[in-house]
Amino acid sequence: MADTLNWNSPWPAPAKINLFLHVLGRRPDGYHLLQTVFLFLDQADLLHFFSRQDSRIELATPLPGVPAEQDLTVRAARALAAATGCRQGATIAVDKRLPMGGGLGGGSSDAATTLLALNHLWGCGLSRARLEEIGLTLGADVPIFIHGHSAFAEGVGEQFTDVMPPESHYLVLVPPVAVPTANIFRDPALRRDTPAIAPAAWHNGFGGNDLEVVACRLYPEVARHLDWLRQWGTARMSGSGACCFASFDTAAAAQEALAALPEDMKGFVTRGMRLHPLANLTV
Ligand SMILES: C[C@@](CO)(OP(=O)(O)O)[C@H](O)COP(=O)(O)OP(=O)(O)OC[C@H]1O[C@@H](n2ccc(N)nc2=O)[C@H](O)[C@@H]1O
Ligand SMILES: Nc1ncnc2c1ncn2[C@@H]1O[C@H](COP(=O)(O)OP(=O)(O)O)[C@@H](O)[C@H]1O
Repeated sequence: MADTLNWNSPWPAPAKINLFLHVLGRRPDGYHLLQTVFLFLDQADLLHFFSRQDSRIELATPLPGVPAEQDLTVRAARALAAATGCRQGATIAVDKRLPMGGGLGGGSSDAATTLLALNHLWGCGLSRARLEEIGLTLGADVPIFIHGHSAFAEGVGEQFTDVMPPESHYLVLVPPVAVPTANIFRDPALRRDTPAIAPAAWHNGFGGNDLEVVACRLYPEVARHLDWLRQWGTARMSGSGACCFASFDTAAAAQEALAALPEDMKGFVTRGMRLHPLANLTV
């Protein structure tokens, strides 16, 4: 289906979760060296691209608190135009369904889908590898969404070894806080010395999330949501939070847990996906 996408199509930008996330060290530029496994979810923002007669990039759906020029879709479109010299324009509309500052990578995924879509629609012809390089200038989380397959990631999250996690059902809780990623990474109490493992040594259920301790202290709602989830098994925070998840063997079991959610908590049931919905798009 990916190759039938055109100017009239909705372009999906799925969420991700980090099945584990270890912080190994810090680079001189302040970015952290990580090991993590990314799994996509079947929850997604939907992006629309409209062609224009001029070469302007316009955003039809500005997000609360985010100036259009700062929106990751606009930044991605401009970065692609600058890298290719393409003079075509686009109006971008985002049907925002993923929580912002939730650790589900929504903004990064929007940026990746914009790069994939406009590269295709404008006929730029850049390779996925080149799009990943451009994506990395926008955010450490952008390249995985262009890579398109679940992967064990290293470096700052941009060096990939493909892995095959089970496509379990998940209950994802969305605490009522937006966590700025930089707040977690800059905390002096963050442990940055977890030993590396070989990608081949990873197995489902391995490790934990080194960012969780800091996020739980700064945002007690994250701790409260994790505590509630633990009654169903192992509960983890995704990325730098605030969202937390637990896995279930069946959709029915995940729905049963969702039905028991206290009134002051929000969540959704979703399925893990090893393949990004645009993984088969010809670039
Ligand atoms: C933590 C992760 C795990 O997947 O996910 P999220 O919680 O954002 O979804 C990512 O590494 C986040 O990637 P992303 O959200 O693209 O981060 P960026 O915009 O590049 O960086 C935001 C800030 O986080 C810090 N940062 C980010 C990534 C990294 N490997 N080391 C860092 O120290 C830097 O201070 C940077 O200024
Ligand atoms: N298209 C976008 N969608 C979401 N957030 C965006 C977007 N463009 C810019 N941002 C900014 O990026 C921040 C974090 O984005 P997001 O990727 O959703 O975080 P996280 O990966 O932690 O969920 C938001 O709080 C917002 O300020």
